[in-house]
Amino acid sequence: MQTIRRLAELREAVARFRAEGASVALVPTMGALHAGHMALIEAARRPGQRVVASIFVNPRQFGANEDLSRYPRREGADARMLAEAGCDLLWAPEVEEMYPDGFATTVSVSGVSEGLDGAARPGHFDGVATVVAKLFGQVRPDQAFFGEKDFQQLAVVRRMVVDLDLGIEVVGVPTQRDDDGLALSSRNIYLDEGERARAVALPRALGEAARAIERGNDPQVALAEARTALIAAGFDVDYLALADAETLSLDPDSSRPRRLLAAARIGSTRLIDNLAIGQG
Ligand SMILES: Nc1ncnc2c1ncn2[C@@H]1O[C@H](COP(=O)(O)OP(=O)(O)OP(=O)(O)O)[C@@H](O)[C@H]1O
Ligand SMILES: CC(C)(CO)[C@@H](O)C(=O)[O-]
Ligand code: BAL
Repeated sequence: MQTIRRLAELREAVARFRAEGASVALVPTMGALHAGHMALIEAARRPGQRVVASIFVNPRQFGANEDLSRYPRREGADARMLAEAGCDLLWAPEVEEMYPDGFATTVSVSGVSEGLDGAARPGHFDGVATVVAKLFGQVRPDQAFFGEKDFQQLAVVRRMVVDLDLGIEVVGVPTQRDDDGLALSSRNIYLDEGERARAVALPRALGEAARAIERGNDPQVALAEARTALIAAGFDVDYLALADAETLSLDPDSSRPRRLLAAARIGSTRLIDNLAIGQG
């Protein structure tokens, strides 16, 4: 598996894939890879398709007080994992290659970006949409793979692709979890032993609330109980909400697919998770 850092070389490599008659899949990441990312690579591997993974810790999606400087970076181990998983090419540009002097464009998706993580992390989804639009322009994939763990991000990318007529098939991959149910995340390495043990309260609280809502219980009561369980486990809750699974409207129609979403902090670590309600 080749690692490429220059856009001109990326374009040549993708052109070679196309010349072979292959279709191209893109798996965007910020590195510090784990089994969740590998599930994306696995989903992207299809006969006649070449898989490009990107690793880029995108400064534009981090707020001023967020963890950009301490975000884990371990490209050597990542490259080995990608090669073993059958990835064909790693696109790992430096910040200057992605955002050269004079860069002046922001892609902003309204509506679906605005609540939940969009409200908790102002500007975050502008940064995500901008870099994903660039990655799409650089690689020009047929398909792009994103995890459901970042459910709002997936919805934002889907909206952008439709609105800008990008003609890329966006594929959502189910959240991969540890044995106790905690969603795999690069940020889990920030958790100390005690925090890691208490973090399981997040998927448990979501699971209990989801089941209660599916049984027909009042969602507001189910959400309040989940919040109480999270606080008892030592979490500070950023949000805990029931939303429309496509628009992320917080006033969802129960005849449409719905999603339960949460973000909560334990110690200095912010975790997110979400679950489908019924057919959502
Ligand atoms: N547990 C998981 N299951 C499925 N997909 C995942 C999982 N974790 C991350 N992904 C997906 O991998 C892609 C790259 O995510 P990223 O590199 O930010 O990893 P991450 O573990 O989500 O890190 P972070 O701690 O920053 O949230 C995204 O599409 C994300 O949704
Ligand atoms: C999609 C993404 C790679 C854009 O930087 C990032 O938000 C992520 O890793 O989920
Ligand atoms: N996994 C989404 C990237 C971020 O939190 O910035």
